[in-house]
Amino acid sequence: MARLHDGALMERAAAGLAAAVLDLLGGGYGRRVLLLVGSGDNGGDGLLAGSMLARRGVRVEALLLSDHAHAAGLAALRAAGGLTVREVRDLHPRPDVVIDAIVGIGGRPGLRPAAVEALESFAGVPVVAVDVPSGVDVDTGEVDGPHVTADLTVTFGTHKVAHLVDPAASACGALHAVDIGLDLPEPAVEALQPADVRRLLPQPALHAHKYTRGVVGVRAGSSTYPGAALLAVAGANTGLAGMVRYVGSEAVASRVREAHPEVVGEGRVQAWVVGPGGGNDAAAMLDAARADGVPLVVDADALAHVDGTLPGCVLTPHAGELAGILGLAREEVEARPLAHVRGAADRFDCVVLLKGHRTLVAAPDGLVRATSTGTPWLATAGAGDVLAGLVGSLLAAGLPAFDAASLGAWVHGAAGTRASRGGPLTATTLAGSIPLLMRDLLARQG
Ligand SMILES: NC(=O)C1=CN([C@@H]2O[C@H](COP(=O)(O)OP(=O)(O)OC[C@H]3O[C@@H](n4cnc5c(N)ncnc54)[C@H](OP(=O)(O)O)[C@@H]3O)[C@@H](O)[C@H]2O)[C@@H](O)CC1
Ligand SMILES: Nc1ncnc2c1ncn2[C@@H]1O[C@H](COP(=O)(O)OP(=O)(O)O)[C@@H](O)[C@H]1O
Ligand SMILES: [K+]
Repeated sequence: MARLHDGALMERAAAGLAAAVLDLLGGGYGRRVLLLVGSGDNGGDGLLAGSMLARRGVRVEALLLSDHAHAAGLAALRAAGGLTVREVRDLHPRPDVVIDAIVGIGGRPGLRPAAVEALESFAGVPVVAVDVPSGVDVDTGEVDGPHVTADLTVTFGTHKVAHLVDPAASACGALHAVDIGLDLPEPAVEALQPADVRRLLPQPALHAHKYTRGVVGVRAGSSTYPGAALLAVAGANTGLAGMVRYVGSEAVASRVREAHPEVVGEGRVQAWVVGPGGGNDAAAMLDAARADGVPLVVDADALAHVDGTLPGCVLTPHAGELAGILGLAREEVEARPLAHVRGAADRFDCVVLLKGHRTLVAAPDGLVRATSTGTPWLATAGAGDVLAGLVGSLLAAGLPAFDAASLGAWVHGAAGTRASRGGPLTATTLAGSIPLLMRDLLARQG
């Protein structure tokens, strides 16, 4: 920010915000916009955008929630014909859009009573949040007390942690980022984009053979849960590694071979997937896989048997499983997923992939990737088994654990969205759509 005059940045931010609001309204003239304005620069963005909207024929009213408001923004709005009031009762009752310019990155979590009252008065009106939904904790994605739930969040310069990490991310609605020309430092949390995925995706070299592409082994399933073996193998057997081995009871192994004739038995592997549907055998599966000294994906029933550290490996718990490992309640993990996934990566000295609506992948050094793909239709039995197999195949193909886990989560989510097309999904169709998704992605390579 030091390189550019403050006013220039705010001008760009406000112009981007005003354009997004005009888009949402489908025009300017005759529309009504209500600004909820706090005391800082976030309020300034709102006021300045309000002045731009007013000049396009929008009727703009600003509710000033603090004794002091951004002076230049206030002057601009008034000069453009916008109205300012201090009480909800003085406002027009039916705006087309509410703009939340209460607080941005400088705010403390929670909302003051006047803001809560104003938001309640206009419940049901679409809300556009300026930079972040006010009230969430911007740097952790945590929520403590009342906060805005937006339909659209227009953010400036870069995404913030609260845009990527739940529970705050779920309060953002659709996200629109406006480039205001900031020179940015390395991020603490990143989200892979399609170009990153294309770059990371392992592709066969010209003279590849199956062993140079990597062999992934799966130790999963039991007489109680044979299906988990089939689904973990389906996730591993999408063509990303050169070969898949399955090791388990003959009863399960014969069903795996029937469903996946390419799959072979015991032998050397470059990575193991351990645990899905393992039941009482999970501890022995984990011991056997560990003895090989190759990277592991530790999932489901095997997670309860993890002790010590597992450098180079990936743990794939959902919130309940992570809570179990850390001795917490599931709600505690769900309220602070970023803190807990980082804590677990540090404690086990390995990559931890915390599954959920916004899957998070943490490395022991604290770097985190948040997954922006996926659909709630993925909340279906066996989807996690497919993910474990997929991440295992990426490990076997030679990717470092952090890349394998975050790439796997991205591809898994995108394949889920592709296969779902807005409707229900089973884990079997999900696995089948993974190669198709990758083909689409590589075809766009240009
Ligand atoms: N950085 C950039 O590159 C750019 C930043 N820009 C914009 O600036 C924004 C940051 O502005 P900022 O720093 O002035 O802080 P901001 O979020 O407006 O709030 C701080 C004030 O709010 C108050 N307050 C605190 N907690 C509260 C609560 N819970 N509920 C109610 N009030 C609360 C507290 O004052 P108090 O009322 O306590 O006196 C405090 O001083 C940023 O998000 C973006 O929109 C763009 O214009 C251009 C480029
Ligand atoms: N609401 C949701 N939105 C997006 N993805 C979800 C949601 N719920 C679950 N998922 C994804 O679906 C998968 C479910 O895995 P898991 O909980 O292990 O189920 P299972 O053990 O039945 O396979 C995970 O990859 C998770 O990220
Ligand atoms: K805001």
